[in-house]
Amino acid sequence: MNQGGMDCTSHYGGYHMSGRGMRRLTVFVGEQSPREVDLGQFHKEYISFGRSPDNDLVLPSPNVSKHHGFFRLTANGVYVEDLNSTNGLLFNGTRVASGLLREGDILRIDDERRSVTSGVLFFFNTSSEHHSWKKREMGKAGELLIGREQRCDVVLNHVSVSKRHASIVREGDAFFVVDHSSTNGTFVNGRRVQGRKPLKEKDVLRIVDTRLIFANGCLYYCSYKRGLGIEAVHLVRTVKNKGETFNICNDVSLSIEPGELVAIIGGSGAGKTTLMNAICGYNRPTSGQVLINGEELYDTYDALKNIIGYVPQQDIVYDNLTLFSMLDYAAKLRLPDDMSEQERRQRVHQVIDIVELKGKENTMIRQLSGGQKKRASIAVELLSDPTLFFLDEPASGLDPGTERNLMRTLKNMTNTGKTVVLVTHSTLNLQVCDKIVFMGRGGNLCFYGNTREAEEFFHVDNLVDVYNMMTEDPMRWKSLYNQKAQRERKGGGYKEVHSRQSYSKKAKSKHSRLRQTGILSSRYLQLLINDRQRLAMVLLQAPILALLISLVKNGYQFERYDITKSLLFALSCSAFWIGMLNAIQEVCKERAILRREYMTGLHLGAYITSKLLVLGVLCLVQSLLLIGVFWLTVGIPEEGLFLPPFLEMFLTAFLTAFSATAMGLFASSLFKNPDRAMTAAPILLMPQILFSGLLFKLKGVTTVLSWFTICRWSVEGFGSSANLNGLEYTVEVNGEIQEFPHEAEAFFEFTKAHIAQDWFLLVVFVAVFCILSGLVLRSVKK
Ligand SMILES: Nc1ncnc2c1ncn2[C@@H]1O[C@H](COP(=O)(O)OP(=O)(O)OP(=O)(O)O)[C@@H](O)[C@H]1O
Repeated sequence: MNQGGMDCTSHYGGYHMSGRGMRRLTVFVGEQSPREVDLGQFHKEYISFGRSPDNDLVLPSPNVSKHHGFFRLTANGVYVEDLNSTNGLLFNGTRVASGLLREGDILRIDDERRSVTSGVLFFFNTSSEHHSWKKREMGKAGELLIGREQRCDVVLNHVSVSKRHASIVREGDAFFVVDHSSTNGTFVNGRRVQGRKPLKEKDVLRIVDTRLIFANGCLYYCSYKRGLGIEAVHLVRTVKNKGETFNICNDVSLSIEPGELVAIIGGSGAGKTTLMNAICGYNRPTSGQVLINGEELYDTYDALKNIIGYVPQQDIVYDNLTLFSMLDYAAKLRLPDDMSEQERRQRVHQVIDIVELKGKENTMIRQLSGGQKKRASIAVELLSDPTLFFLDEPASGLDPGTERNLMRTLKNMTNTGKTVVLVTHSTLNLQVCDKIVFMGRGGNLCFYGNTREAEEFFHVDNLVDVYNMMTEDPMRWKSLYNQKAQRERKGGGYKEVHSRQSYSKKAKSKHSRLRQTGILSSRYLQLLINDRQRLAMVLLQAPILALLISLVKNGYQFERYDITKSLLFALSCSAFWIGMLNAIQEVCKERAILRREYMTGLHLGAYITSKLLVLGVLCLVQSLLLIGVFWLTVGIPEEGLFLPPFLEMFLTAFLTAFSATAMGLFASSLFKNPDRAMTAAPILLMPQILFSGLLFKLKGVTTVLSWFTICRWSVEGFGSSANLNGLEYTVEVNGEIQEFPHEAEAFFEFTKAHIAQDWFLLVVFVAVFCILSGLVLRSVKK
């Protein structure tokens, strides 16, 4: 065999290689039914394939050369090499000369431009569990329906699959795949199907956890019931701090087998979370690749997100909901739209059972213990039945008993086919893990293997001792580990030649925005109502402020210019303040939840609209109370411009509070923490006082600044309703009130057009701040 094309220089760093277990190929040749081939059955290192009968794997297809190539079985994995064949080996449409096969890889021997019936397709898997391919023939049927519903032709039993998810449709000799507006999408060769797409021979489809291959008018499909494998290849994450650039994840490569429980441990600040975030799709590394069963995670995220669960360090549950409502809302947001209420409730009860919180369904989350709260966060992520599950410090703050139970629960999950990766500080229960990753300062991988191997490697009886050893000299351990890994590697060293499949990144979950807005609004309303103390305070603010204003009236309000103007300015500032306080902490306090939900398909538009709707209702009630009490204690003008005066004043107050709420939402989306957001409140209030044109005469730049203050337009609105220009201006001279003429100010024109313009500008503020919030929140993932 010609091995001249191999590059024998090491390319893989020191990481545990996959492929020591099963090495299985599903081979689709021409019009034949697919064949399962266990490469181990040949009991040899080189397994040749080609058209000629003297090959180990005979592929009777005109597209295949007589001696096309070979597979090489090594301790590191299975390599494939092309023997200068005519049609070569195609990996995702790119011709490759050789390469290491990874779980889930698909190779073709085909026409380079289009797949043909006589082509060959290899599907590679290393799972010890037999991947049984099921087959469904089109036959004479014009349509094959795929979905969760039992009466579909192809039934996919996963909660994230829609009831009627997609169809394969025949029209004459042509075949099409039609996506029935499924929530989580149908992907063909990595691209999300929008409506309908022609199907070619041996096209590869993905629906949630199932791969489907369309060949010879038949659909072959197989679900990942044994979990997913993860390959981290040369991951580097670089950050800048005080002008200096440094690595917080320093060239980490490792391979996690499907169905393993893996713990990432190491000292504080060693880069555990950074590594976890990189391999779970949360933070794209600066360089390197993350492959999930052979597919590039970041390019495929939209197709994979429903089978990836991630529990971050912060809890992703709301304190003011009961456990059941929290999970029910999360299920509504994450599971397919067509799921019946009964199915959804059943799923919620199932996950409550899994995390052992039965009996706590009606308990408020705030009343759960730390460990129970963590379990509630885990339950949220389990709703969509993820095959790959990541947890960042799930055991922090738990007592040893609870921690052990939690680890046992996680181990049980791997027994049901999930791959679980967790970050932990504790070494108490590491023996239940299949592998441990030791991270050393600077984001260095110092060891990867099982606990026994770790004790041998570090020469310790207790892994706690390793923490100090690694703190002292992480680079030494990194280098020793790399040497060890290099010694263990035999042969191999092929170049990484895979050009990974490029997926459409823009495809979003198809949960309808309207439906999401409804669910989010209902959840937000319930959260507000459940926090009775805060709600009472928020509702009391308005009448209290109106009462305080009434203390400074002098009996000439709505008769004399000066006092009326001051009272209306105080009213405007009160409405602004109430609206601003409604919103300024509302986004940042739930940032962790928002971030997670955004990654699972939440539309930011729906999120912002839900906040506006609920806070809008709150502003309505508050404005009613503010103007109501103001009317009772201070009074209102005798007549309005074109509405009854009360209604006009109420509308101006509402629009002021509402635009301040929108401004508050924007400010809240800028900050990561509610306390910091509060510090911005005075900075937002002061310009309203300074530049509204009421206290100070504006000129030059301050005139321009006043255009951007909500209170300017608000006071103009109130002033127009009160016809300020028509009121007398008085000054007290030697104890006597004297009247002075005053120029009519353009601010307070008593015209319908003027007040309409003020209201319109307040609405513009709402729109602008919503758009700005949306733009800022797009970076919530970072
Ligand atoms: N965006 C960032 N900018 C600058 N430094 C960062 C950034 N993110 C993380 N770091 C730094 O990188 C290092 C690794 O952080 P990481 O959170 O991954 O550590 P960790 O091992 O999970 O720590 P802990 O156990 O304390 O949670 C820390 O020193 C942290 O301060």
